[in-house]
Amino acid sequence: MMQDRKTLRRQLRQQRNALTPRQQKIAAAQALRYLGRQLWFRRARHIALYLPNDGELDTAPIIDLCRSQGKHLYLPVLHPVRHNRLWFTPYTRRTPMRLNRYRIAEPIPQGRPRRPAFALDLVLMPLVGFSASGGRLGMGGGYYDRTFAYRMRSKGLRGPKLVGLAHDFQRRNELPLEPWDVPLDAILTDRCCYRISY
Ligand SMILES: Nc1nc2c(c(=O)[nH]1)N(C=O)[C@@H](CNc1ccc(C(=O)N[C@@H](CCC(=O)O)C(=O)O)cc1)CN2
Ligand SMILES: Nc1ncnc2c1ncn2[C@@H]1O[C@H](COP(=O)(O)OP(=O)(O)OP(=O)(O)O)[C@@H](O)[C@H]1O
Repeated sequence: MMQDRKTLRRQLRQQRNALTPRQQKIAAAQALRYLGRQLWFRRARHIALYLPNDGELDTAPIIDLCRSQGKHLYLPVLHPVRHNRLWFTPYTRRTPMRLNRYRIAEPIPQGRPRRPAFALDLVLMPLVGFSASGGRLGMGGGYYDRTFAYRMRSKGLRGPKLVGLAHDFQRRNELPLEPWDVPLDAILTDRCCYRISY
């Protein structure tokens, strides 16, 4: 089972890393079109997203759109104390940044207001693989799973809508899922928006 996840991760990561800058640009522009149509996006005021790494779907056009609409953006920051958890820190044009241990840029959190995960409206999550039924396979750090683990205890708990953001080819009919994998509410790709009905 774990070997399955490892092999699948390697395959999907290779595939997305092979995309050309032009293909990435087209995919990001397509995903933006679908995103702009979603009511949950239009309503969201506090939105967490990510800065692309390892061939992930580029969020730059989404960042531009959100800023032009006055939405508040947040980025994940590796929690300095609580093992393998994320903080969400405001992200503006002026936010000082540094590289984290994975060499992904993140805000320097010192003295800045953080927003607890449950007080966000929408979280656009990076992923390595997904299923149309809301399954998510990540990079393997368990960061998002731990941060949103409260969702497993009670589906009714208030909290942000969790939406995976990915290239459509990252979809698999079957994913080797584990009990701690937090299910997504929707997945948005360059081809469509998969909405999950539980
Ligand atoms: N863009 C982006 N930001 C993100 C995530 C993500 O998946 N994408 N994360 C989502 O959780 C968190 C960081 N998690 C990550 C986990 C592993 C690797 C990674 O590249 N692992 C290497 C091994 C690196 C090492 O340990 O030295 C690898 O697997 O090749 C990157 C990010 C927070 N920020
Ligand atoms: N809620 C949790 N509590 C404790 N440990 C967890 C939890 N969720 C995940 N883990 C641990 O984290 C490790 C990585 O999990 P997994 O492979 O599902 O990460 P991932 O979803 O691919 O990564 P990410 O969420 O960072 O993108 C696993 O070994 C698992 O035991």
